[in-house]
Amino acid sequence: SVNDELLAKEFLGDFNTRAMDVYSKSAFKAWDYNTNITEYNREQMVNSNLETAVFSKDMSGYANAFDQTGFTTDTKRQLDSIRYIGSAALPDEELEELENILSGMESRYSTGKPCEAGTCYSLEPDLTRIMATSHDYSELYWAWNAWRAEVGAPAREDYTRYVELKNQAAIANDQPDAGAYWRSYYEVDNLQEITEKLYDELQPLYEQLHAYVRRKLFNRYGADYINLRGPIPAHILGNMWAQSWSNLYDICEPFPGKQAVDITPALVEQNYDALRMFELSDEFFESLGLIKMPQEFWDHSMIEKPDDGRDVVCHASAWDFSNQVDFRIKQCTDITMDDFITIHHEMGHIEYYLQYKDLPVVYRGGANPGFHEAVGDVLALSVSTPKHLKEVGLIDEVVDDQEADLNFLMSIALDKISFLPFGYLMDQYRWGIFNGTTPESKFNEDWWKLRLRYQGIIPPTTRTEEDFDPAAKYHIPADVPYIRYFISFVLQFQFHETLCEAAGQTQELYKCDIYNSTDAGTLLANMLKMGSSKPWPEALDAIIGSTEISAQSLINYFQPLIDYLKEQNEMNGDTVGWAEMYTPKDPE
Ligand SMILES: O=C(CCC(O)(O)[C@H](Cc1ccccc1)NC(=O)c1ccccc1)N[C@@H](Cc1c[nH]c2ccccc12)C(=O)O
Ligand SMILES: [Zn+2]
Repeated sequence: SVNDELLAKEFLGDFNTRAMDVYSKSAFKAWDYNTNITEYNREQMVNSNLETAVFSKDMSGYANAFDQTGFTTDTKRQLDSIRYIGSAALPDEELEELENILSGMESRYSTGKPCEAGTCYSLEPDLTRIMATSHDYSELYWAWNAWRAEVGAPAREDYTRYVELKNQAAIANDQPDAGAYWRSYYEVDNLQEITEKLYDELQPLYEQLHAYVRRKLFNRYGADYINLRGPIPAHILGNMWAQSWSNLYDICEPFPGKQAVDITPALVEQNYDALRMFELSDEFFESLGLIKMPQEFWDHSMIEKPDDGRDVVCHASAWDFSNQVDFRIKQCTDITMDDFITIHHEMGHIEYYLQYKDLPVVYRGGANPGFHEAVGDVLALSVSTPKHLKEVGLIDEVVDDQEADLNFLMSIALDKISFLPFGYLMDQYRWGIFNGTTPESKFNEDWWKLRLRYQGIIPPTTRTEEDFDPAAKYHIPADVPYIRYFISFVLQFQFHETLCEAAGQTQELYKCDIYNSTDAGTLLANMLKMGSSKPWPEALDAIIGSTEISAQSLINYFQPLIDYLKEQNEMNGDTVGWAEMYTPKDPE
């Protein structure tokens, strides 16, 4: 083996040039498929991925040939990132089988359209709107079941083979199973302990919110459907996966009519379209002195669902074409507050791409995947404040008192606190499948065990192993890890706290809006520019001055609401938790 660092650096330079070309070609093929799902585009993408895998295998071989003794940390880090190549480590036949399973599962999910009485319903926007706006128990029941029958159960066979191939690939990358391979992105040997500790700290907040919301749902749906000491039926929480409850704000509002926080009506009234929502988001990024979206972004992004009958992957995503020029968002934008927030989330990914685009390709990633998910959400915390929404004309007046503050905190908690158990359990579930704890015979049973244990929800109707409900959530058939979002929801409040200080904002954290603060923007940008060139505690230290991820900032942010929820739950004599099992009545 070669112990020559000059030769290694020459190899890394050559790799970087060739990798940009190879990754770029396959990114464009994937883009063509995602924005026009046809058999031809699927095959083109699969073949391009197979070619990329040949390149990755070759490069991994070269990188492995170096004896790294005496090499600098940076050279070692770059070589190591080339050595581990994911599914490309599979033999050709298995890799092709896996690529076909992946594109097949993605197609099934993205083209799924359950029909009823001659009308067919897409997930976005049709079923999403029903889940968000309907108060009719049986209509929600239909939508919830129809989606799972259409894209859940049929995915089960593919998923079983997917798990085998993913584990085979992990072993070829010196990892015991695919869950271990996913966790290795975080470069710590105790990720499960870190996330479990964070969850234990945050669980008390969730169970207070759960008890409060259960009471409100009891008032709406009655004792036939809600047990005040039990779990909540999964289909009445305003979201297809019960993962964020912001659409329940109308029944959760602490002081009705005191302070408007839902801007969906204003967006529609003021004739906002997707482009204008994107421009408003970009303007916030620019106000911090961050890099604005390049012209290619505006020329080639897909920000609306096409109306020419094409099938597309509607689930939002942000794309880096590895050529330092092309960066795009693909989103089927609906004119809602939810989608305005998602625009900031996606644009946060693009900002990260822009900040690290001149690093070596191997360093063009988040400090860890949670960092990438947090960027846009941090800015959205400022954008969501009544102060900022008034500044951009989306609400008429700011009411500045304790009651209005609690209304606002409730609206944010219904997104952020409700999400925590879901963000935590999604990969608990898949880690359990990959390491064999959950056998195929219990795929659905173990999913609902976790959904009960962490979210305190139950299916509205009996489920069996004929079903495969996890596949009704994009990230499962799309092979996208999820613990990144749980980590992001913790990190984003630490980032928010620090950026608010940098912006000279001294009042309560939940009132902070960093708009126009280039001091905050510079602090953020300096961390983003690091990409994944250093272990993530160093990037964390660069922005917040500590290497420790901590739930304390999130708890600080929500403290007034936590006190309110405890007081309300006590006043209502509600027990916190969901110990009492029961079966909700079937809808008529
Ligand atoms: O899935 C997303 C947004 C999509 C994404 O931006 O995270 C996207 C997912 C994806 C990954 C890989 C292939 C295809 C889609 N991730 C990216 O575009 C991305 C960009 C850069 C680096 C890594 C991922 N959000 C999650 C988590 C979430 C819950 N509530 C939210 C509110 C705002 C933003 C996100 C969420 C969800 O919808 O369940
Ligand atoms: Zn994301």
